[in-house]
Amino acid sequence: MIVVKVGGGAGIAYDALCADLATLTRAGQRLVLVHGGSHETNTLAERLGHPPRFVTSPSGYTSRYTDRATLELFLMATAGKVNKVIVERLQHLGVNAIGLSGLDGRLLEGQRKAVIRIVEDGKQKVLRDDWTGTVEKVNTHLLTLLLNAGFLPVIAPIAASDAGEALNVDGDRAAAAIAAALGANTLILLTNVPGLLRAFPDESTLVRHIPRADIEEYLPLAQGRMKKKILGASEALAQGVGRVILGDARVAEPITRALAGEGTVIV
Ligand SMILES: Nc1ncnc2c1ncn2[C@@H]1O[C@H](COP(=O)(O)OP(=O)(O)OP(=O)(O)O)[C@@H](O)[C@H]1O
Repeated sequence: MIVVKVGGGAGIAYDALCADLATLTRAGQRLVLVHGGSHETNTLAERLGHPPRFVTSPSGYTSRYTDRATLELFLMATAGKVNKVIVERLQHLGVNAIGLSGLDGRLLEGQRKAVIRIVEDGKQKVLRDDWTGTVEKVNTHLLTLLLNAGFLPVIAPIAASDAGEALNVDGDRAAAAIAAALGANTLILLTNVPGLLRAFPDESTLVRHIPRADIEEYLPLAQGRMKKKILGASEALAQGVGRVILGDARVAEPITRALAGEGTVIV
């Protein structure tokens, strides 16, 4: 079992990704795809006059401040356009993909953080009306049902809270939770960079290999959203996933390349 997460940043080669998924599926590989939608969400939010706001937590993690209007934009862009366009591409290639958000059938369950602490201009602040959360449970029964019936699940990173509310959750950490719950041997996190860069944005400084015991040492290299990927990787490994590969989603055969060791391999 391989769980692939593809980012939703600019420059992702979705056609190449879907072609690779089709080849691997035909070869009998069981796969789950999780995707992001940050670029589409930003574009839609700007167009509809509700520009995105990114906030940094006291521990240095950056995330999208998700008020109710932003949550609805995130649903439209991520569970709507991005999810359905990927499913369309896969269906066009003859793969029976099924697009779901984690809200559907309570596929992903999470805890809402209605109040978040942020650091802005050097000061700690509290923000309310936040619709984000962290995945705490994966409905493996539903996923296994779909996989056994021959579907390729394509999952948007939205979870259901205890109260049945939609929550914006981090796609990398959601993919890590899914990989761990399904007992996947490999988690591949594809994004618009070749992997973890020692000196971002210089792509010649790619870190090729990280032993799991040393992962903490590499965290300071990652800025912004890359930090969440390293966190997701360490969560997946701690819960039994065999290896995590951070790979490039801008190239042909992105999954096959990652499986061949291109990118940052964390074992
Ligand atoms: N040391 C680093 N090495 C590589 N990328 C880095 C590093 N530090 C920061 N980054 C940034 O992290 C980004 C990847 O995270 P980002 O959230 O943008 O993408 P994603 O996860 O693919 O998208 P989404 O949030 O939609 O799922 C890169 O585009 C890069 O700008």
